[in-house]
Order: sequence, then structure tokens, then C-alpha cells
Amino acid sequence: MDFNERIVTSDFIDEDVDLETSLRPKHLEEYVGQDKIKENLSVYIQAAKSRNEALDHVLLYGPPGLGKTTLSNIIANEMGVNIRITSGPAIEKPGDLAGILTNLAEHDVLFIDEIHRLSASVEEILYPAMEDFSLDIIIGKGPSARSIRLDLPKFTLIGATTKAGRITSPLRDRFGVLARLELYTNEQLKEIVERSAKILGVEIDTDGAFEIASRSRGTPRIANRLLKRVRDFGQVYGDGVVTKKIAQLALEKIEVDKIGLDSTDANMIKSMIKNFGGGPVGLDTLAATIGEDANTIEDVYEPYLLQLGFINRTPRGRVVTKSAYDHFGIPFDKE
Ligand SMILES: Nc1ncnc2c1ncn2[C@@H]1O[C@H](COP(=O)(O)OP(=O)(O)OP(=O)(O)O)[C@@H](O)[C@H]1O
Ligand SMILES: [Mg+2]
Repeated sequence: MDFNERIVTSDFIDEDVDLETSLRPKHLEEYVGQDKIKENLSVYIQAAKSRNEALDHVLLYGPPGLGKTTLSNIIANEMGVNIRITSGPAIEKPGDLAGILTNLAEHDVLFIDEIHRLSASVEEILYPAMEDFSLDIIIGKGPSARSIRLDLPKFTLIGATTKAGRITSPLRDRFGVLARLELYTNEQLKEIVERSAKILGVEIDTDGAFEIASRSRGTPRIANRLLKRVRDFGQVYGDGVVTKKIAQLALEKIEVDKIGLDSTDANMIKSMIKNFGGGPVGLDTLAATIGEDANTIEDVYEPYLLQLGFINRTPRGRVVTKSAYDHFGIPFDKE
């Protein structure tokens, strides 16, 4: 375990490994929230099945830990097909992708995580594959080289990304279904915590579950991770039952505040206030100031701070709002 890792990061960390496989819902009805996406998908899945066709290609985007991988597995499961899992950076050469595509069975799901990281030459193979289920390959070299077209099985591509803006438009246009996952409400996260507690055999009451939910930054991955930590405190400081009191005690000890912020968030906001008068400050300047990667700020810290209304994005940069000043007890002397 990496002890420097933030407990409230929405990124996947080592301690999530076993947890995530055991807690991953397998059916659409167990998948909490994202109602609109679920409703539509269930129609598309039923329709595709009744026509005996592959499901349309699906692009899932949104911040880390909201359930893109989980949903992809569910889609394959509900379609009754196999899923082949890979990722943008793992497919190095066009030939790698060709190998994967020719090994798919009819109606299978090919899941490409971090699809925005595919190289241009690999992406080009993907266009005819998605559109016509065919593969153009060049055989031989020099003047004797010739191109042949292979038929591929009708498959479903599911692409996942935290960076929808980085997907080229020709690629984006070839997806029939585009779904943006939203941060979860505390009520939905509470349901997820209760479901996970049941699977892990942890006794938890409603208020305990809600306490964890409201500190989970709208993110199921964080909710499950916090539950695991709180359970340990319940065993040591209580009688094993996770109550609101136990949850509060545990989360205080691991330094996650009432709304799920930790020292990293606090440092970022305070630095924006102290060094830039609350903004506007550009992403790269901010990143350099707090010694963080701009991508991490954008994908991991910001979505929740934006949802809380603690920062706004303006054309000139990020601005800290009055709510954030209030939360950190800093006088707001603007307007
Ligand atoms: N809607 C949901 N209902 C119940 N549990 C969920 C839901 N979404 C996610 N989870 C839980 O959260 C964990 C993280 O989800 P998942 O790995 O699918 O996120 P992700 O969006 O693929 O993240 P990343 O962008 O890092 O790849 C899963 O193990 C699962 O247990
Ligand atoms: Mg994932």
C-alpha cells in the first residue's frame, strides 16, 4: 500500500484491487443511479437482442471511479456475450488491434479503456472496423504490396474515457450511443454503501451509511474505499456495527472532512486564495503552484469541487467562490 496516496482520490489505487472485483454489480438493475443511461441502455440491449444484432457502439465518459468499467461489463453480461478488455495505451501498433478484432466472436464486446490515448495509426484501423466491420490490411512491401479487406464479426465497441474532449471527431461520430456519467447524489451513494456492506458482511445503520456517502465526493469507488476503512474502526472502537458516530470518528481520523475534502483540496483552494486573490487562475499556473499534474487537477480534484460550487471555470481561469471561503473559514471580501 502506498501511504502517500490520498484516501479520497477517485483514481484507482492498490487497495481497491480485491474490493472492486467483489463489489462490482453484474446486472443493470443492481447498478445504482445513472437512471437515464440505464433506461436507454436497457432499451437498446433488448432491441438488439430481439433483432439478434450486436449492440451499437457505446462511448462512456466522465470522471474516474463513477462506474464506466462496471457498466461495460454489465452491458456484455446483459447481452450474453463475451467482453475483451484492453486500453488505448496497450494497443501499440495497428497489428495489435487487428489481432484483437479478428479474434472476437459475433456480437462480442470490445472494451477500450482510455480510448482517447489510441494512436492515430491504430484509430484509422478502427474506423472501418466500427463502420463496416471490415479490416483493411496491407500484405507485402514495396511495389508488390497489396491491400486486402477482411470481414470482421459484428461486434460492439465500448470506449471509456475521462477526457471526452480529447476524442477526435471522426472517432466520436462512429459511436451510436454517447453516455456521460454524472457524479452520484448522497442518497445514491448511501444505497451503494449499503449494498457493499451487505456483500462484505458489515453491519451498518442508515445514518452510518449516509455519513460515509456524504464524504465520498459523488464517487462510488471512494464510497467503497471509505466503507472498508470505517469498518476497521467499527471493529476496534465499537462493537462492529458502523453507526454515524463510528463513521464520523473514523473519517476524522483519516482526515476526510464532512463533505469529503482532504488536505490536498484545502491546499489547492487556499493557494488559489492566498496567491491569486481567489482567481481567476489558469490551470497550468495552478498546477505549477501546488506541484500537481494539470490532468489530475482537472479529472480528479475539480469535478467534485465544481459540483460543490466551490470553484467556477471561467474563460480566464478558475475562480474560488464564496462557499469555499465560508467552508474554510476565510473572510470573503469581494463584491
Ligand atoms: N452505479 C454503481 N452502483 C454500484 N457500484 C458501483 C457503481 N458504479 C461504480 N461502482 C463501484 O465503484 C467501483 C469503481 O467503478 P469502475 O471501476 O467501474 O469506475 P470507472 O469509471 O471505470 O473508473 P476509471 O475511470 O478509473 O476506470 C466498482 O468496483 C464498483 O464496485
Ligand atoms: Mg475503469
